[in-house]
Amino acid sequence: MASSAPLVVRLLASSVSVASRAGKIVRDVMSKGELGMFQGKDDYQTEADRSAQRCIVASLSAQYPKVNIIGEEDGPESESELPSDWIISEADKEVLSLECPVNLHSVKEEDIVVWVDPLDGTSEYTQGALMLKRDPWERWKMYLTHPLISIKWYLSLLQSHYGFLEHVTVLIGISVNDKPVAGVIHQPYYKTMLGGEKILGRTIWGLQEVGVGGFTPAPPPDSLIITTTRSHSNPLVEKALQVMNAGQIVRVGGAGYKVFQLLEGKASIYVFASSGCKKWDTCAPEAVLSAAGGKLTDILGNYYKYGGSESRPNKTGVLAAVNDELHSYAVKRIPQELKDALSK
Ligand SMILES: Nc1ncnc2c1ncn2[C@@H]1O[C@H](COP(=O)(O)O)[C@@H](O)[C@H]1OP(=O)(O)O
Ligand SMILES: [Mg+2]
Repeated sequence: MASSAPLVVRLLASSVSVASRAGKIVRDVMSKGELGMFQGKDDYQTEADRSAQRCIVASLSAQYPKVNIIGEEDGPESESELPSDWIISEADKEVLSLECPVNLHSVKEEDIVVWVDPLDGTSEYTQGALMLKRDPWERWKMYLTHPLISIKWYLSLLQSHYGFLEHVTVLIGISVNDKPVAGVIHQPYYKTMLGGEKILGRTIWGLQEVGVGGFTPAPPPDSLIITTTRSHSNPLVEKALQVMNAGQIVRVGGAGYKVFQLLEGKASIYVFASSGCKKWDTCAPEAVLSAAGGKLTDILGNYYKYGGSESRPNKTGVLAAVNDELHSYAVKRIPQELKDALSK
């Protein structure tokens, strides 16, 4: 890729292109019908997680060999050769033409850590798959053999399972000197119509001091709406939600998708008072959200550090908001005993 753009801008442009290819891999694995699930160190992983990560890591390290790339997947190294169309050397033209912030002009590859979550929202991906796997006759048989289930209820169940796939994202976060400065969130199952044709997938990027692209953020909702986990709740998570005094709580999967909720005006605060998220879950979301004027920290209001030697778990939870004012509102509402319980 011949471009004279500064390194961070080139790396962001490459990440936009590779995230979209990884998203296609995620969809292709689902269409084949065999997810190849196995238990990883912390959670379930699938063939889609592994393949998408191989595509991202191989593509970026071929072009930026000294950048430290840390991915979520910890499965056995695959012996099989990478398909040649998984190695992406293209770079997004719009991003390449961005003005690089002055403080990032002289960043070198050695200063950068890239955090990759090839498939954020694994629970939602596997639950979405469960429904898609049934052939239409199987689905109707399920309805017919359950006469107590109304058609309306069954259709809404079907809809909600399909809907889970929208929660899945591919995350590539770029950090410099511990701080997320740029990031990409790709949503493989987002649907748009273009000239009567269905287009799958959208990609949003953020760059410090420049802003976000690939999408136009919407203003926050008038009332206080909180977004939180739908698959990893516990009493501490629920306690933190209670104290927010919100008009509505929206439970969705994935850290990337929750940041979409914030940027689309569907929620204004993201609260997760638990330790399950890792650096690869929050690096890209933090970069994109802060480029849009928001803020992502732990539950105590402290920023996480994203250096290569930092521990992977975000032990003290996640608290994010569309602006500083709502962020400090949320930090103030978290009771000290909850902060203490998470800091232990
Ligand atoms: N207890 C947990 N165990 C494993 N992963 C978790 C846990 N809690 C959160 N995560 C990761 O953080 C993301 C956001 O959390 P949630 O969806 O619960 O809000 C999840 O999609 C999951 O990432 P992943 O799906 O990539 O494994
Ligand atoms: Mg994740």
